Amino acid sequence: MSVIYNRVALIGLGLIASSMFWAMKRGGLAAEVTGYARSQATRDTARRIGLCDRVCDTAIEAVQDADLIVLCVPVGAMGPVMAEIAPHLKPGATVSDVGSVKKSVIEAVAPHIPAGVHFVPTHPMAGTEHSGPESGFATLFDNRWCLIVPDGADEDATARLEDFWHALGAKTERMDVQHHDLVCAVVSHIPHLIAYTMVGVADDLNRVSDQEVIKFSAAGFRDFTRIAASDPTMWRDVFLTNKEATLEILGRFTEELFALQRAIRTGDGDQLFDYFTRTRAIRRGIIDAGQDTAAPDFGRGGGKAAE
Ligand SMILES: NC(=O)c1ccc[n+]([C@@H]2O[C@H](COP(=O)([O-])OP(=O)(O)OC[C@H]3O[C@@H](n4cnc5c(N)ncnc54)[C@H](O)[C@@H]3O)[C@@H](O)[C@H]2O)c1
Ligand SMILES: O=C(O)C(=O)C[C@]1(C(=O)O)C=C[C@@H](O)C=C1
Repeated sequence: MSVIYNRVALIGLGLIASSMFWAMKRGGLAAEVTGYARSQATRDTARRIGLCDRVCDTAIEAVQDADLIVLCVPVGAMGPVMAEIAPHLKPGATVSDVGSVKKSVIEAVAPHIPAGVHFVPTHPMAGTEHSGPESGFATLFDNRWCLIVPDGADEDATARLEDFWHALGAKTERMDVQHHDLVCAVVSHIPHLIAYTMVGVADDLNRVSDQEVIKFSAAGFRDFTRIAASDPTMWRDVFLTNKEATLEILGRFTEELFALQRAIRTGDGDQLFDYFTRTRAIRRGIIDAGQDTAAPDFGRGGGKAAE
């Protein structure tokens, strides 16, 4: 593959940025990748494991002369970061972000975009419960969707960013802002909230049942604990910024839960059976469509190994 952007700057060096870096290295997609993270410890780790060609001590230095700048920080930090780097961007550059919520990010970032600079929001639908600079791997985006939310962005800049995501291994689909936030509330945000809640409930019970809840938990509950181990800052920001859509879906979820609660109380086996049959078919549909990702490769898959 060949260089798509000469210089790429990654702001925030966690799971998504580090996976992007290793995937860029795998494909030779950028001549130079610079990186910046807020904490000295993260920058030190990045330097130690060879994450980024150059780790900078300021965001301003990292974006100097960059053709593509990707904001990979928690959703609530996107606006302040953008305000800081805005005066230092090269005319013609593209700014993008990988935030899990789009409406609030666009509202926070777009007002700071200077004339002559493009802004093309994206959202890779790939991740793990791990975070930080050492958690990334080159194959994270392979065959996964990356949602592109141009929201009126320049067509050439959008098409080039789509080529970039294809070269990172992803499939892309363009989506309207509101629709994005609603879809993600259904397929990602509320499932995380449910997992957090279920593990919290089990933890409460654990105190009265002498470790039994954890001791005897099998695969189902363990899947919940994996999701509930996801980064607290990231997920706090998701719920604070996608309030409308998550409350809407949570309302529907609660209604269904009450219906199932009633079926259990009244002994309505047919209702339970029909419901579970319908949901089982959804799982089978996901597998048939090749969307089920088995255990991901947590090695860096072609990038430099950690020391
Ligand atoms: N984890 C996932 O599954 C996933 C998937 C898709 C998109 N996203 C989105 O991608 C973004 C990054 O998520 P991640 O999983 O890589 O997170 P992460 O916690 O692994 O990394 C975030 C990085 O941003 C840095 N950071 C935090 N605040 C900052 C600030 N103000 N200035 C500079 N750096 C700052 C942190 O130090 C860290 O290096 C988030 O917006 C998240 O919503 C996450
Ligand atoms: O695979 C996981 O562990 C994830 O949580 C990834 C996941 C998701 O919910 O699917 C999490 C947040 C994102 O914004 C996109 C993807």
